[in-house]
Amino acid sequence: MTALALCAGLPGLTAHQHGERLTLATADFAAELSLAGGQLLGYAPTGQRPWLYLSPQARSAAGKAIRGGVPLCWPWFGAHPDDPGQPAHGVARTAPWRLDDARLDAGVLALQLSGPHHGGLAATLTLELGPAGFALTLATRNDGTAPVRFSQALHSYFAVGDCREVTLSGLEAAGYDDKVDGGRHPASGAPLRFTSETDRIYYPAPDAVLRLADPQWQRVLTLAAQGSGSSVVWNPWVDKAAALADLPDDAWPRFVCVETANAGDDARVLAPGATQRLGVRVSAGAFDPCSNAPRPTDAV
Ligand SMILES: O=P(O)(O)OC[C@H]1O[C@H](O)[C@H](O)[C@@H](O)[C@@H]1O
Repeated sequence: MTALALCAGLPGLTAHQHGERLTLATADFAAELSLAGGQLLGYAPTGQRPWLYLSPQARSAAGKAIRGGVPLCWPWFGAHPDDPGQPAHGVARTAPWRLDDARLDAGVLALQLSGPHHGGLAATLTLELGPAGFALTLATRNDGTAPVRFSQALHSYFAVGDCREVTLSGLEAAGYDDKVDGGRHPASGAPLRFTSETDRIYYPAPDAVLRLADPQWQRVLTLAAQGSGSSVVWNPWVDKAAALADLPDDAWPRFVCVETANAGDDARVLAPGATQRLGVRVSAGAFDPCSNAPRPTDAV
């Protein structure tokens, strides 16, 4: 059955397909998904600002990564560990994915997708989209006979009012590798603010809960990780943004990437027959103007 046919039959769901892109909406939320890359491109509860940033200059051509939403970096994050001829961030974000199943239960749309096989590893993705947020789980199964080392990231572009005003908390106690200065840094003890080009792999305690507080849009996004011991935080700032052909020069303040990952020292070795699940669950709460941080009671 085609992706559209799987979705179109669900009562309460409106589904449209344009090429590789599926738009999906209920009375409670709207989302967009690209089968090229298995990539969630957009999500917002009805009446809310977008939760994910999608570049208006994103390329949708075959073999090109789409800048925005949640590209899947798999089965390596960043440069290939041994072969500089391989594409950055792996093969999943430019591979065709297939929608295998779609269900709408109690207002939550659950989608199952299968993706590429590479080097003995197979990728599947579970997406849950509901009125109060979304969750992604990327599962990697080792179908081969030898252990395989791999790394990965859910490269989430979160839409914000202005990245210079947001605060990311939950990484205060985590040391990090900084790709901008090339150094390894101890924990700062403070929430993260964006004041210049930022490209870091943080190593928080497993399954960290991060909070992205946005005073301009009066909202806090809560990102709860699963199967992760690293978080990549990226914003290209002025010069790098100008060098990216698929991003408007002035778009860098409108997003921050906070990527639930197994990256850097948190790369994993998967035994034959074993499965690793990397997930993030994203929900929203109201902004607290007094503390520039979420109130505990704001959890959805
Ligand atoms: O331009 P891309 O290949 O999509 O990569 C975008 C960014 O992804 C990650 O966040 C990396 O840490 C950055 O070093 C990289 O610049």
